[in-house]
Amino acid sequence: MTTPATLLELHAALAAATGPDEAARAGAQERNGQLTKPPGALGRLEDLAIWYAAWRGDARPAITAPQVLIFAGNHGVAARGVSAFPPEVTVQMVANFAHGGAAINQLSTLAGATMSVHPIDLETPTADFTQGPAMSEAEVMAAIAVGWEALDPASDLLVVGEMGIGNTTSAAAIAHALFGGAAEDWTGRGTGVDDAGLSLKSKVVAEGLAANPEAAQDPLQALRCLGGRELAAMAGAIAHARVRHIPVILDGFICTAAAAALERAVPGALDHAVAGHGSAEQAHGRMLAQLGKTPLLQLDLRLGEGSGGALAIQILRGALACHSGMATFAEAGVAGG
Ligand SMILES: Cc1cc2ncn([C@H]3O[C@H](COP(=O)(O)O)[C@@H](O)[C@H]3O)c2cc1C
Ligand SMILES: O=C(O)c1cccnc1
Repeated sequence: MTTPATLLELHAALAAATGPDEAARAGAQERNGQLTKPPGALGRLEDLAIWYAAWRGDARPAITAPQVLIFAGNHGVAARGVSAFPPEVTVQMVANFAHGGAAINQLSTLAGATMSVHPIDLETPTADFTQGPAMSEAEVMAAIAVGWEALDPASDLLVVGEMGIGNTTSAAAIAHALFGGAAEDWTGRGTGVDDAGLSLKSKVVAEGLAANPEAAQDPLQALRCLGGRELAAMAGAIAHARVRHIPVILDGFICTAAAAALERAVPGALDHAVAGHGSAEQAHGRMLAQLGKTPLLQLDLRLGEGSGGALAIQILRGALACHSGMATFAEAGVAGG
């Protein structure tokens, strides 16, 4: 599958992507029913293992090659004063990722995941979306291609994360375009803006929608008009993973907003993805509810970088360790199965 060159091609790739392997799902369900535990006693871990088995086409799978991809971008809208931090923090944090000093470095290492960082045209921020589209079609496709091509087809689990000062404003605007309601419903404090900052942010989100009417009509246009390069790259990696049956653990508010554009464009596009955690960013819960996803962890994280997604790799590993490693009642000679 070649990298999509237009948003129409991306849409077509998602529409043509095949679903999970139903024979593997049935095999995993049957195995789950024979394991030495009361039925259902491992709760959501059982559902997780069966979901993963179906997507991998293997009734008794293991995670051996998890991949964490971090994308960074700069945002024209940051000049409106919507973040508690200045835009130069984006490039500084990219250097921190490279030196192993960020939270996501520690969590990726702990999860045994390969991690790579992809800064995208940091010297060229997107256009301020309150004045018109943040990106041209060529720009958004270039960013989507970075994400699409960063996916290792040999990986068996994907977590995507981001760095981009101002990007909770971009994510809020995308969520507002995708799900309607009021700008305030989707706007939160990000890095920690005060009350005046929060009301300015809501106003900027509303202006973004007013300046980009096509965003409310077409979910992939919402990604182009209101997104940032790192959000587009996350969407590209998640879409490619969908085509290749590589399961995804979503991170927080920003990651979920980028992913949500895919699901709204092609229902089922996120069937290969679970929500890693529920962010403290106020609208994340509302967005996950719209997507029908219940987070695995609820730790009040509000960092991004893929941190909550990487942490949740351990939960999925736990689910698969039990599913694939446990003895059946017959094997163990335990009565009652
Ligand atoms: C030092 C630092 C490290 C971060 N790591 C992730 N973010 C997070 O904060 C930013 C979004 O918040 P806002 O929209 O308010 O700018 C993103 O870069 C996100 O990844 C960070 C922010 C800072 C300051
Ligand atoms: O949930 C997130 O992704 C998030 C929330 C606040 C700031 N940065 C990221």
